[in-house]
Amino acid sequence: MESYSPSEDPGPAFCVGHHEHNRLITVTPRVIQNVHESNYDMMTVPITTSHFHSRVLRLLSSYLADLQSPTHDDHIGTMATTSNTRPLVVPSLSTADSYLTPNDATSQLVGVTSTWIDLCSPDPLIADLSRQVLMLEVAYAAFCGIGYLLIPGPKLHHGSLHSEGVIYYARAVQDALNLGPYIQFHIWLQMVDNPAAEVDTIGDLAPLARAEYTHSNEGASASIDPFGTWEAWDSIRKTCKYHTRLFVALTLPKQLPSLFVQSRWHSEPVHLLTIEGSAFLKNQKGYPVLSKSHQGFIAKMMRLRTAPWILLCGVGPIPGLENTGDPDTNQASLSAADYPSLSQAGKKHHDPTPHLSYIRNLQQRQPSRTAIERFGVGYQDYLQAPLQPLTVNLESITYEVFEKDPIKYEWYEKAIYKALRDWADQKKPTSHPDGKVIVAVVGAGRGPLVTRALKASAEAGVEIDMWAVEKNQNAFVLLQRHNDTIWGGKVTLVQSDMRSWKGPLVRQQRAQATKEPVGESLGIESSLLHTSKKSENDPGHEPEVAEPAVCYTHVDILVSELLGSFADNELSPECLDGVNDVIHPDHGISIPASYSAHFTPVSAPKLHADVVNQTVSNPAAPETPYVVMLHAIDFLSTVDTPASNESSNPANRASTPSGSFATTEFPTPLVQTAWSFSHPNRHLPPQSRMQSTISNAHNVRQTRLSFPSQCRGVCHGLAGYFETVLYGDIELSTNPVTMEAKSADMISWFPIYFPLKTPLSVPDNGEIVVTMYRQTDDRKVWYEWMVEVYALERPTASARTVPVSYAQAGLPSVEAAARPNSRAGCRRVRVGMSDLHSSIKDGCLM
Ligand SMILES: C[S@@+](CC[C@H](N)C(=O)[O-])C[C@H]1O[C@@H](n2cnc3c(N)ncnc32)[C@H](O)[C@@H]1O
Repeated sequence: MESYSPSEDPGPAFCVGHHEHNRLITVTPRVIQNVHESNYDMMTVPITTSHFHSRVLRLLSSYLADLQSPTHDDHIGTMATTSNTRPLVVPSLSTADSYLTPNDATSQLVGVTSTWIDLCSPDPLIADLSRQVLMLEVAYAAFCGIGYLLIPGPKLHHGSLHSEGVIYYARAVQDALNLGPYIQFHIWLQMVDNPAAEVDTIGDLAPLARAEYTHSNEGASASIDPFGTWEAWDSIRKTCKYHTRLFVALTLPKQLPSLFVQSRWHSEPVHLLTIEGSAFLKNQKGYPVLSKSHQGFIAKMMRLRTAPWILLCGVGPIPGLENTGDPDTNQASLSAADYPSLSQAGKKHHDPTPHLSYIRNLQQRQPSRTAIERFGVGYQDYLQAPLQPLTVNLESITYEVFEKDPIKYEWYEKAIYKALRDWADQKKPTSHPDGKVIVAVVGAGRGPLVTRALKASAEAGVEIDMWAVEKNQNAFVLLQRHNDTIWGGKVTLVQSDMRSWKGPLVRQQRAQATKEPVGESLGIESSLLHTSKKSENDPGHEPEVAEPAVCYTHVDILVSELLGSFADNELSPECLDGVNDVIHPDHGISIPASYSAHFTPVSAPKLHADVVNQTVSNPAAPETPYVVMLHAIDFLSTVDTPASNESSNPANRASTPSGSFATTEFPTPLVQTAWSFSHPNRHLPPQSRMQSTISNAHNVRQTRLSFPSQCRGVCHGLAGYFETVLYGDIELSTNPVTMEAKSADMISWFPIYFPLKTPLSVPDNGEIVVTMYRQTDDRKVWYEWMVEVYALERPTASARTVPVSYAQAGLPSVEAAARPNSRAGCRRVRVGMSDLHSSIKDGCLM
């Protein structure tokens, strides 16, 4: 791997913008120049002015004055919202309604739609008026060439009504997406739903909803809901079918919520992080700084494939662009603490933009990227079809990429070294008449493992007879070249599919040709040297050749690397079955000795959107496992549990400033083992003489695993990993739980992703049950997977007697869950079930 110095890593570039609630200027190229001179990258502009706001309020007021109050329709049991009332129509914009005008600066702006509307209002009049305002603004922004729009998020609380209007909001956003076909829309959301923070200000339409439609607050005591705003976002993007131009703008509060909430937002398409001046702390010198947990979260977000922009809000004006002379400016939103103190003002080098300076400084201090991050640049959350190295010959460049791994080859060398040392120390017999240990690399590629085996032999001081088998005729040319130039002709090369390789051919010693048991003196079993099997394929077969005779013998150490992202998905089991008989039946070993497949359910909205897009041209797309460098995902089942109350728990890890960026780790996933394979297989069933094809039934696997899920979310699919024991305690792992300890910094494999055609909603304190198969028809291998979601219900006194048959009652199936954990006593109610997905069409050919 090429040498790398962290100081050369420029780290992620921060794009920082400035937001002012009421910017009262027309943005021209000159203004943009001013913005850049102040070290900002962009700025926001409101689409409409306070003049427009007043006009709409006047319109509403006169309309309401003429309107008869709505009547209750007893027949349909709802308010008469469909009667022939005269509609209220907002007239189109006039010059005084917007400062925005199309010019060269427009593309550098983020437009902001009005905050005073209420698309979720329970009063249809207010909701419709709000929708009209939004549509006028979006249409004008699109006309002016605005590329990015910020839309204030849905109002979630109306008296005792909660989140009732989110669907209306979502429907309006869907219309907006069609109206502005070149605009990227950002729904501006808080990280958690805090009803107390959702306050109406003067001029807002929300409080103008008519009493007939609103419910009083009596009896309702809404509390903070950590996933409330995320749930609203989920409804919006679902309604908009995971639209590729729909993103989140997330406001970072002064105190961050738990890591569970942070990790959820990390998996969503957050393209803007907005930070209010009031979210900053003050350091000892009085300068604004962010808490360690904010720094950690920002660092994580900045490592995403599309790093979010940062928008500073309420941090004072851009120097030179003060909204002077207008009583309506946002200066009122600044607290006294935001102004320089007298002593600061007296200093010559007073910083007019200390918040921006801090963010720029934070950018400089971003931790350097890890080996895998550098390696995977551009591949984060990018779906790739798994390799099929058995049926497709790999290109040299693909091998070159493998060979950059700083860990894999090192670990293989250690494993071979240890195996050879043990061989010598335990005085194990060898399969070579000369007493050398016979080592074969099967699937040698361009030969890196051969080089490592030779090195391990030299280091261990144990002589080996080295063989390399490769079926890729192109890679074989390179193996021959390496043998001439690097290995000094010490390696016997075999160009063959390993499944038809009969084993190493060795020259017997003269004495052996007379069938004397010399093996004994060499520590080699005589049976090995003198078996006279009939089949040519059988190791131990002794061809009738003139002396000194050559005969097939066994391999002592068979080295292979045929693993895929899900361990067995590149058909390592099937290939190694084909060389099983080549390995010495008593003392022969395989490196790897075993490998296992692991998985866990995940929320992966970006991957889901990509799979949906691919389905247009490829109907099999949602039934294909993909290799992906997973980043923007959230683990739905974790070994940690969230604090019960997000705001009042002082021990909440995320809100506790930690010592470094790296300590802000997201919760640890529960990754479970699906199945495993070990080699050599001492129980390989004999092949039936009745069948022309070889039965592969022994490589079928199936599993059904249950994953408790603590927080509600959406399951888009499964993240798959592998672990392998090379030899003894030398292991490789891509499992996020064990990788650090077993093979940190290994880059050869990205995880695998098994998508779900239709995402499944998961309730709080739910359970996700996955059934998975590894299937074969003796010609190919494929996977099948299905996900069920259960809600766990504590039985109420009246519900303790479960109906005789829920199926008869037409209700979801119910299973009594007698589980040995805190969930014991709950009944499992199935609330969702996926199709049985199958990758049979894209199965791996044997
Ligand atoms: C993942 S690559 C590993 C290459 C090399 N050992 C390394 O670690 O860099 C797997 C190699 O096995 C070869 N291979 C796969 N199946 C094979 C088979 N049945 N017989 C021989 N070679 C095989 C492929 O052509 C490929 O070169």
